[in-house]
Amino acid sequence: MHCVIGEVARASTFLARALRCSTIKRAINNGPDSTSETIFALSSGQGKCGVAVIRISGPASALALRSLTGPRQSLPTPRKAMLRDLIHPHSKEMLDRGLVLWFPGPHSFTGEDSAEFHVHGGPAVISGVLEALGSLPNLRPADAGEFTRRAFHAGKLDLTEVEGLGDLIHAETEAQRRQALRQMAGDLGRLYRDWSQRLTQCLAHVEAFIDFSEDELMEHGVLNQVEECLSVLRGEIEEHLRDERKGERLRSGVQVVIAGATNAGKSSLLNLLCQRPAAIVSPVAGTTRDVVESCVDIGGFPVLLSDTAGLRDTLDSVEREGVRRARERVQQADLALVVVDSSQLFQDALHIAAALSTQLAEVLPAGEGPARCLLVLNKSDLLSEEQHRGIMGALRERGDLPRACLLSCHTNSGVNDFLSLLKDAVQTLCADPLTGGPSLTQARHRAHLLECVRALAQYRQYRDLDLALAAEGVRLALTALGRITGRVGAEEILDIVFRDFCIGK
Ligand SMILES: Nc1nc2c(ncn2[C@@H]2O[C@H](COP(=O)(O)OP(=O)(O)OP(=O)(O)O)[C@@H](O)[C@H]2O)c(=O)[nH]1
Ligand SMILES: [K+]
Ligand SMILES: [Mg+2]
Repeated sequence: MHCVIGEVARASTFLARALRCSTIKRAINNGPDSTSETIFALSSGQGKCGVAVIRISGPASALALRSLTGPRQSLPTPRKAMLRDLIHPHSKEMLDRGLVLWFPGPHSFTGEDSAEFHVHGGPAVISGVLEALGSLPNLRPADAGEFTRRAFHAGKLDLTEVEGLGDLIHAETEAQRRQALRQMAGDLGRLYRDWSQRLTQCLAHVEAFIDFSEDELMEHGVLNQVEECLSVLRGEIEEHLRDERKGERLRSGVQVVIAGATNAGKSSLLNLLCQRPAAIVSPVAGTTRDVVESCVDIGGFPVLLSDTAGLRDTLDSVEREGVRRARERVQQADLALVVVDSSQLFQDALHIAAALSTQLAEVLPAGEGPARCLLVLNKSDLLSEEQHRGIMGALRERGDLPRACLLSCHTNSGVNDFLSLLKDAVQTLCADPLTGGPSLTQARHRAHLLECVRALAQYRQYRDLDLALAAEGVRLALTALGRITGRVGAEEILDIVFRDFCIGK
């Protein structure tokens, strides 16, 4: 009995000490206490490769490095690659000969002591080194995104930079890479921090005014300055929000739908653009029913293409559902490619223009102008010379028709012109990552910015009635901005931000 009480007492002192320790650590790191553990992971891709990179971070990194390279070896010069034999710490068997790097904290990606092994990328080598690391005390495999999480807690990156890093890893096109790189380099974070600093200054002035104006220590002009500053700031935030979601679109891909009458050659166009037989092509009208999707890179911009069922009235219930889905897609899309079988058109320009307008009206939702679509006149290989001339005339004369091009999915004639037209259209729908201010890239940022604008409205609403309540509006606006960069309420947002991170990053 005595013994049990003794244990309980010991356990509780231990617990208290541990708690105290972790509270202190937490205060230092400004984040959860995960730093006592040392983590490791394969940071390069899975599967056979020339070189694989295995990363370690945490206080036991130096020990791990020594354990695998032999205790008699000194630690490598910081940040310099050194060739070493890698030996299993228990079996003493040689695992590989590779490069090791030592990054003592705080000058490392995570801010902690870290190390890297660059080994031959065979599965047995990789699993041998991982197993050897796992056999060491205080080392455990890293969770997805855990290295970056530690870098965030060490203040190496703000949340927008973390998101930029995540986007860079997922970037599939050139423009996406540029946008992600800019965000990772801190452009967006700097913009939001600048706004935060200006808001903080305004708040300080308002609070000083509340505290000291009765003692005649503050001039009334201070509030006018605050008013001016907040109104400029609000203008900048609203301008940033008024981006037609171009940055978000570049990040997640432009939605382009291929639509039109049956047998116009929609599926043929999809296959041509994605360079593979993604959809079934046949002379049978009503071949496509489901929406067929494919991701393509159009001149450096990401495009999610969807081929849809040909639009016609039909008694077939399955095809009718296909037509309903096609119309739904057209409504949701950023851009519609309206495909027309040009060989079915008349010969004279007037009739052609009228027929094209009818087909457009058939595809686009009522009231929708031609701005959001491109007209694709397919099967040019089947045209007579008169038809060809008539079509060109109709396109020249009718300025109200959307941008159009004549092509053949069979001979590929006209395809290059179509691609440059498509690239222009996609480019105008996306942010330009090379010029102008950094783009808004995430719905999460948009939500917090809207919150910020709403809170600033509270200032305007109450400034003449109750200055304390008005100041609360500025404080809320600051909180909303702080949530974007992770300065405020990071833990609840972190799990969402790190959801898409891979292990080893
Ligand atoms: N001559 C010629 N035939 C084409 C061209 N493009 C497509 N076709 C043919 O037109 C027919 C219909 O092509 P699809 O690509 O299946 O047409 P679709 O619009 O997807 O048809 P649905 O899915 O049934 O609405 C097929 O026999 C194609 O080979 C073209 O440029 N020239
Ligand atoms: K067809
Ligand atoms: Mg089809």
